[in-house]
Amino acid sequence: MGGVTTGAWIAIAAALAVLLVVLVVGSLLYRRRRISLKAPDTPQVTTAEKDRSGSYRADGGFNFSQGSTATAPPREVVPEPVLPEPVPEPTITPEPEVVAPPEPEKAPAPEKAPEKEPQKPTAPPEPVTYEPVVSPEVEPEPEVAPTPEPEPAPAAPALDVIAPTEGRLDRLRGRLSRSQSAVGKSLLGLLGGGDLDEDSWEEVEDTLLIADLGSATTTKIVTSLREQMASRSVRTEADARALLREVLVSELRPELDRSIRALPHDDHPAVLLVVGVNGTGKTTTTGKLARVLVADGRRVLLGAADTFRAAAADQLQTWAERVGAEVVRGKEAADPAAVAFDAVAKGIDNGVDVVLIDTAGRLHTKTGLMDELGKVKRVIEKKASVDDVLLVLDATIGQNGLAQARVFAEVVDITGVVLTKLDGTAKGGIVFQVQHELGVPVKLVGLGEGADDLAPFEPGAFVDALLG
Ligand SMILES: Nc1nc2c(ncn2[C@@H]2O[C@H](COP(=O)(O)OP(=O)(O)OP(=O)(O)O)[C@@H](O)[C@H]2O)c(=O)[nH]1
Repeated sequence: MGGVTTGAWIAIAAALAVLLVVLVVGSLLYRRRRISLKAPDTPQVTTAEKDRSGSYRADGGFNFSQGSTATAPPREVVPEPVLPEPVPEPTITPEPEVVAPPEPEKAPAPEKAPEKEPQKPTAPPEPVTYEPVVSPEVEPEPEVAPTPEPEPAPAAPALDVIAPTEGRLDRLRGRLSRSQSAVGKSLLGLLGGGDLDEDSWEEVEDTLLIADLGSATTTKIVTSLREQMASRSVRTEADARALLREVLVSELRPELDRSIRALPHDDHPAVLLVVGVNGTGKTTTTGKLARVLVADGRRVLLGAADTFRAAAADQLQTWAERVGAEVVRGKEAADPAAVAFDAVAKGIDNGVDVVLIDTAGRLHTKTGLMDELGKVKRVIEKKASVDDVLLVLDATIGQNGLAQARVFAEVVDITGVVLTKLDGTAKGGIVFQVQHELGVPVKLVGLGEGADDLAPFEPGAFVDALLG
């Protein structure tokens, strides 16, 4: 009996040992699985946070750069008053009102639109901090007491989906079809036949002039084409296309810097002034540009310094609300310089990346314009340097547009041109003339009334669109 009992005990001990081993191994495996499940949750740094310095190129065309630091603003020495509404200059009577954005939780932007600010509390004027806040997707720890309901966000209007910023000029090339028939098809038809007689050369010249290339550019292009045709054999339409492309692209000076100087500086936002005669598409262009910047993860503030027409500020506010940008606007007929000043000040306080100022362009008298624009620029520069001055020109008004451009160029240092309404004209050649006359690159082109019908200007893609 005693022997049997010992055997039984040994068997029981062995069984217990096996059970223990199974429990230990099982527990280890279970813990390993838990750890591996949690692992992917950890990284939480958004690309937007990493993307705050250095120059970058938005995918496929819109090219942004930082304005020269050589013209860095004289930092204001006046201590910041604690008063709610700082008055920039005694002569100015501003009362600008800041319209808070409908909470920029970024549009479900295409591709890489980063969420720069996850959720802002309702208290408005707090500057945004970029601390890696635990996002709502992170698994809550079971032991932690349930946190109070996140306060319901104010009913924000739905934000727009912004069309991809890449390949815009290619996608919108069909909009140049009127110029394509007038310039591209005619020229290819004439040159494709090989040797040209004098009448045909005259026709080439007329085609270029009618398409608004201007006499100086036309003469240069015709001379260059004649030389090239004489020195190399052009027999087919393909040969003619290659030659034309080469000559036209080179005339558009592809080496010019067409980047939009919209990258922020270390301690203040980039500031862009949008100028031009009313009706050319200034406000629309400012709104379209804001969308491009928002799509690329920038925080944008729009300043409605076109206080001449009340509807212009409403229009700009609507553009801003559609993409969650901030707006600073003044009362009707407020001093544009005061509104511009306040917009830049607010942009600095709120830590935005770019401030875009839409100005009024009443071309009543040159002195009036000079006074107004000069003052806007001067007053802004008490706070920050102006990085880019974009002149908006309506491509459909040809020579009149050039006359306007000359006046603006005398009044303010233009650093880039936006040619709007190129979709509505057969005279796409105005691009050549504007650059030639002003010596300033065309940086952007407007190709329709749609919110995303703005494209970066690229000489090669533009000429390809003209030649079809
Ligand atoms: N077809 C076409 N229309 C455009 C383009 N850009 C602007 N527009 C239209 O031009 C008109 C005038 O545009 P606005 O942006 O109001 O012009 P503005 O220069 O700001 O003029 P004010 O608002 O009076 O200061 C609007 O109907 C726009 O939709 C473009 O590239 N193509």
